[in-house]
Amino acid sequence: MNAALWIGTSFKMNKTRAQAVAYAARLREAVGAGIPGVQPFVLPSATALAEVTAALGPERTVLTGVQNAHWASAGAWTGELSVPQAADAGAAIVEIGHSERRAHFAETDATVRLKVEAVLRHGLTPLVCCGESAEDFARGRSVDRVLEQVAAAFDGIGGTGRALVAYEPVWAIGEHGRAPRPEEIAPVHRALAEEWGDRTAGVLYGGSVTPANAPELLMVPGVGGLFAGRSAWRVEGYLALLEAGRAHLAPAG
Ligand SMILES: O=C[C@H](O)COP(=O)(O)O
Repeated sequence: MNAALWIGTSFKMNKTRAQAVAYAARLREAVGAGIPGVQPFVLPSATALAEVTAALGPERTVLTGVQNAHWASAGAWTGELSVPQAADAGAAIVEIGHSERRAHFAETDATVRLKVEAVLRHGLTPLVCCGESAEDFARGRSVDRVLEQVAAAFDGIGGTGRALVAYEPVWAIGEHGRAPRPEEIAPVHRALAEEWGDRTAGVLYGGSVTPANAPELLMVPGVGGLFAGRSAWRVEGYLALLEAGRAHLAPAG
């Protein structure tokens, strides 16, 4: 999995199974054999994962995954989902540490680390989310805060080469977030590229990504892909992001 650009979406807590499968079927039809240099991925709700994976086809041109998983392989963890269970339902990617989970579900740097270790141990790809708060951004602490989070996530863990990092400033995410100007995310991406570029499979940007701003965000040095929520929940929006990736790699094509 040495894609030049990873471009994915999380459905968060949206879509019925039928809606998710319809999305996947349309995506498979549109993506066909794939886009050279671009690795698409979709993280549906766990209820739809197996059906979405099947609808995307055995070629696995579009990878699938989950938005969270527990660090234990099995056991008395009511309401949780293990990495082997996610893999059994088709997951190749496990998102870990999204700011919504850190804010609302007591996810910490310590639990993120446990989950990263478990995902790597089971041979899947962790997608480690990091990002500073609006307050840290205003105080000029973005780089320090993000490097702290990522260092904690990978602390003492070897073999991180298959892991992905998604830089998602909290102030840029969701309906109350605002899209960043490229120069606002450039220092963090520069720092992440220096520190983790050679030790991970890529560093993505996420937070108010749209087809309109995708080209300028992809131009930021160190950005190795995009991770989108709202703008990709309609399949045409996601296809537009994939097209932005294709155009970025082959501007004249
Ligand atoms: O998981 C995706 C990110 O939280 C971004 O969400 P958004 O594109 O709706 O701002």
